[in-house]
Amino acid sequence: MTIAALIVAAGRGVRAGGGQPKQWRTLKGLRVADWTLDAFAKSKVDHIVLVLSPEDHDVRESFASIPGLIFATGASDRAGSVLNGLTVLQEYEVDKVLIHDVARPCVSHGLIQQVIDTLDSNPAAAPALAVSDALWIGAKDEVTGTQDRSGLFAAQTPQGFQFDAILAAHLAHPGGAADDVEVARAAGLDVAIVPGEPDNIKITTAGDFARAEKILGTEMDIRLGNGYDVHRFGDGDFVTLCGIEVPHNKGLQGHSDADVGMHAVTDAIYGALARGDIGRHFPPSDPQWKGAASKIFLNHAANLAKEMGFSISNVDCTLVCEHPKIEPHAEHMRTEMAGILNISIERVSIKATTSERLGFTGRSEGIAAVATAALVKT
Ligand SMILES: Nc1ccn([C@@H]2O[C@H](COP(=O)(O)OP(=O)(O)OP(=O)(O)O)[C@@H](O)[C@H]2O)c(=O)n1
Ligand SMILES: C[C@](O)(CO)[C@H](O)COP(=O)(O)O
Repeated sequence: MTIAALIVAAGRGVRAGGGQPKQWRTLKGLRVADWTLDAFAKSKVDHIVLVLSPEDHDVRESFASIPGLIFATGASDRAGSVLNGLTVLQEYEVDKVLIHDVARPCVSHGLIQQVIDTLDSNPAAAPALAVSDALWIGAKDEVTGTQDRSGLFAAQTPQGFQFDAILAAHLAHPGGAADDVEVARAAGLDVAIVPGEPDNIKITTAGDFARAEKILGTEMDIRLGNGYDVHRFGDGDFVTLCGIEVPHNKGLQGHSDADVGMHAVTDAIYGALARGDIGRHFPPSDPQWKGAASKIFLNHAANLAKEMGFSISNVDCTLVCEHPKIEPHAEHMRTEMAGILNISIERVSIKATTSERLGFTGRSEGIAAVATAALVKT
């Protein structure tokens, strides 16, 4: 199943004003077009085609960061721009295509996916909001009539279609359609309505920029991850837990320093980032990590979070053992972990429990640790 997104961006944005087409104006530091493309680049689409006006060809190179982005040349109206994009996509063996206005930068991943999923059992699917306000007919600043709102919907994009069907529909259409649903219906295709989203606004007039900034500004991207680790006891006279050497009548065995708490927190961060686990980044088969200080691993996970644009909001780790007692060392552990993670100690929790003498921890055969990490996109 090959899915493509077709983003029409060849309009001139006359109603929005501002001296340049609205898709090249900035919203919270990024161009409108960048927000829109980013939403699709992070979704499950295989190809993205961006339809540009011949006047805007010089902006192509500013999209170098989106690998494989395909370009098409726009036409004098929206339908013509869509047809040009579909024509370029013909050589990519596309099954489903989502056609979207570049001027809708607040589109959510959830909505994109819902349109894709609805296409599994429908030839066409598009989002819309049922009209909730009363409708009037007016002329010269005066109400001249009223319109029953029942059964009326305000159309949004992305509008999704089986590729061959919408291409044929556009080729057969005489022109002048407001959107691709109109083209599809003219060709006899049934169109399923997907619940639209109030935040999926189209920037049309000058005031819409402030609305879009507000919507994009309130979007929070929070990731949670969990980690779990176990190390068995062996000979020794201390254990390393959350970066602190705690005197004990046994040691912990492991390829590295066997810091079970730090490993669980490290894995929780990798988990929140969906970037595997410690074993993937530091394979136990690699001799260079023999006896390594686990702060190397935690530091790597924290740096990866930063590179991916996340800050660590908090971590919480529970050590499970009968002995040694953790409480007397917990503050020292929190300070050490906070230092490695470069966050405030208030965001680091280290606690402990016994397992009521049950199981391997209860028999003092080893120590287990569980951890949670919360990351926030900055
Ligand atoms: N010849 C055209 C006209 C419109 N569009 C695209 O169709 C979408 C919806 O159109 P609209 O909001 O009307 O954009 P503009 O045509 O740019 O705005 P205006 O009518 O105010 O000039 C926009 O993403 C726009 O870039 C296009 O690709 N080619
Ligand atoms: C396709 C569309 O976004 C559906 O709401 C809309 O019709 C396109 O914009 P326009 O303002 O009608 O040109």
